[in-house]
Amino acid sequence: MSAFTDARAISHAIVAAHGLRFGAATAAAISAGRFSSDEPVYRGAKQACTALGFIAIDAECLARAWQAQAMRTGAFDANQWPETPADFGLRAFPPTERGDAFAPCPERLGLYAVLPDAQWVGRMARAGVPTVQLRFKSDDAATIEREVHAAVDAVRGTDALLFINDHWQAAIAAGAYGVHLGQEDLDALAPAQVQQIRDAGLRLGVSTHGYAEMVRADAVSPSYIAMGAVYPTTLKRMATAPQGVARLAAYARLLRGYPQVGIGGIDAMRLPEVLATGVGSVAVVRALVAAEDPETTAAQWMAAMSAASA
Ligand SMILES: Cc1ncc(COP(=O)(O)OP(=O)(O)O)c(N)n1
Ligand SMILES: Cc1ncsc1CCOP(=O)(O)O
Ligand SMILES: [Mg+2]
Repeated sequence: MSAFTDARAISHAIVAAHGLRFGAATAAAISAGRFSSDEPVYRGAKQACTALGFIAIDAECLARAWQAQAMRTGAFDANQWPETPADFGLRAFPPTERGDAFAPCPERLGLYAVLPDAQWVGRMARAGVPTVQLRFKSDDAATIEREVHAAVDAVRGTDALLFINDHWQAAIAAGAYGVHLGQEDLDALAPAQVQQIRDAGLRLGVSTHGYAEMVRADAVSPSYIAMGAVYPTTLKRMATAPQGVARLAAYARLLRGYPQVGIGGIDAMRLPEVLATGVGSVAVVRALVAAEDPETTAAQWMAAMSAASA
């Protein structure tokens, strides 16, 4: 029972149980920052999650989940890393059954090619890639509209599901399959604008980089949740350190019920360990766009993914 009431013992027990896979920081005196409760499980878990390298908002989120888990089960078990949605304050799972759920997409989106223009979108769609994204960066509305329409035209006659990154209004206007938004993109939208995407029947994918962002994403009941960057990537400046596969696996267990996408620095060597986390989709830019033969590479990745899910 002392382990249930002694924050220091709780912290040590969590680090001992999970330090190997998450990589415990060696400095014993890492500050956990502010505590929002005096509960020993919460305090011990916050200290432990900080020592395990989680950023402050995620350590807070996890600490509350550890506390909620202990309350729900009536015991503190250091081996039981929180993975029950209700312990994180998430609403009822599966999210597809909620009144505010976005239109559903396949649970396993498979190989997901994130592409810089409509020409690439057409090329990878014709190569049989099941999920493609137009990630076209421009500030010019007319250029964006033209490219988004071209991407929608480019997947016609293929089975590819086309997500449009960022440009949700153009995506609605062009009749794309879905939209992908990052946390900042989502924060910039008024609830009525999020509802506009929902009402138009487009699927919504949301980027996340840790537990707190998953809670934020879950609040809009998106069609899928992307998690990254799994590994270092040169393609995008990331505000958070690479998550690694141990965290990705923990995220995937929490978010069972959502289609899940891993992204960031994934290459052919790393693909098996990413798939082993249970995510149903792997999103890549350079692995395809910089490949010597993108069509052959796509075919190899799709075969590897089919074999892994068989
Ligand atoms: C599948 C997928 N996951 C993550 C991202 C990144 O989106 P975001 O954080 O909005 O960053 P930008 O791509 O807009 O720079 C993505 N595009 N696709
Ligand atoms: C857009 C984006 N969002 C998170 S990582 C990333 C880039 C992924 O590119 P790559 O697969 O080349 O590392
Ligand atoms: Mg974005």
